[in-house]
Amino acid sequence: MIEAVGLTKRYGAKTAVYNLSFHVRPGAVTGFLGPNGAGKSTTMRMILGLDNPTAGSVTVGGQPFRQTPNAPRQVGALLDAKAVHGGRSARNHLLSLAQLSGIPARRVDEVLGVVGLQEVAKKRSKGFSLGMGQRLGIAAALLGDPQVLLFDEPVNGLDPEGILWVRNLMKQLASEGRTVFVSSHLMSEMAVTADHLIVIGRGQLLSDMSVRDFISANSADFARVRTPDTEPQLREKLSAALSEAGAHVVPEPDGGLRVMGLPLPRISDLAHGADVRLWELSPHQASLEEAYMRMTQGAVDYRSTTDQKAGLMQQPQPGYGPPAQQVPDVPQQGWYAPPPPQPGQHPYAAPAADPRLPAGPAAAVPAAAPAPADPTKPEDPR
Ligand SMILES: Nc1ncnc2c1ncn2[C@@H]1O[C@H](COP(=O)(O)OP(=O)(O)OP(=O)(O)O)[C@@H](O)[C@H]1O
Repeated sequence: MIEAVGLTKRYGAKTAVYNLSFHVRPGAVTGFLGPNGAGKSTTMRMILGLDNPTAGSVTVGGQPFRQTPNAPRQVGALLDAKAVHGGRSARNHLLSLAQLSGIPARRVDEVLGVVGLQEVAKKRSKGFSLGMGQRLGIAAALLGDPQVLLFDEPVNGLDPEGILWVRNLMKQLASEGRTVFVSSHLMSEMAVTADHLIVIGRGQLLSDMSVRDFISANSADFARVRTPDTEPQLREKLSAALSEAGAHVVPEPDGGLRVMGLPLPRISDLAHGADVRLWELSPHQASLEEAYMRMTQGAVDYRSTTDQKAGLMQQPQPGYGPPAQQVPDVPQQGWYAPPPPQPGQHPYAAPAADPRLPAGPAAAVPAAAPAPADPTKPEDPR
């Protein structure tokens, strides 16, 4: 269990994390999401005692990380896969970590097997591809067979087979009762890997709920209706009947209609009443990616001007814009997480107006690049 209470981190004038409180429970994969610069890595560093909170606290298994006895055997982490001595072989890198924590050498060979690096165990890691480096970082996290695991972007650079492997590994670790906390920008992957999500934006908690609840709370479900392609007048007729009944109807490029604000049986009845045959009437729910984009679009610091000019940041369809709350002057928790649907509220209701929330000032700190290893030198014996 990881428990953060009022966690805040300031770097000079920059508030990277503000008043963050959450629990990460054992036995589940908890995804940690947020736009670039949201504060995910800073939070993970504070969990691991690598950064001190300016205010608040965070514990792992009930204790601050630095006071955890034999911490590497309790908590494993992949924060930066490049933070490896490139002159060492994969095996020697893991051996040196194992020796520091009193972990037997046979465990090194075990984890090399788990991550699939046994064939290259004696090769210097500076020649590793991005994906191999990630596997080595995951091996280091698993070394102490810890109950709590943190992974910052573990699928970065992995090929599809590697991504699938990480997905299954995370699920397996959670099924063994471990606490698995994993950050990622790959929504499609999070949708199939995580059970629970903690979402932050500009250092503040936006959402803390199951993946399923997150999608329903942040998406406007709709119905798709298609009338016979050969009779366009039927589409017009149906569209008019649905609009008259209070639906919001948006034509789709393939000739279908997207209908918000009416449940499926009502749409069917109205079509029948208007004497319109249907070729399709289907319920649709947003993907995790759509729900995430909707929730976080007011908290994105870095957005390409060309994307905006080219219209790549689509204006949301009605029901797909950010919720209508204002950005407060004073930071406040969960300020634009819309409430989940109320009991009895039908699932096809389109939310109200959707003005874009203003983006805040961007502030970036360049990441420190690791010093390149000299490939001409032999493997460092340390
Ligand atoms: N050492 C530091 N000094 C000053 N500012 C920092 C420092 N570390 C992080 N920040 C700032 O804190 C904010 C949060 O950064 P952080 O790296 O935690 O975000 P993130 O959610 O992990 O982003 P990404 O998804 O891009 O990895 C950013 O604005 C960043 O520039």
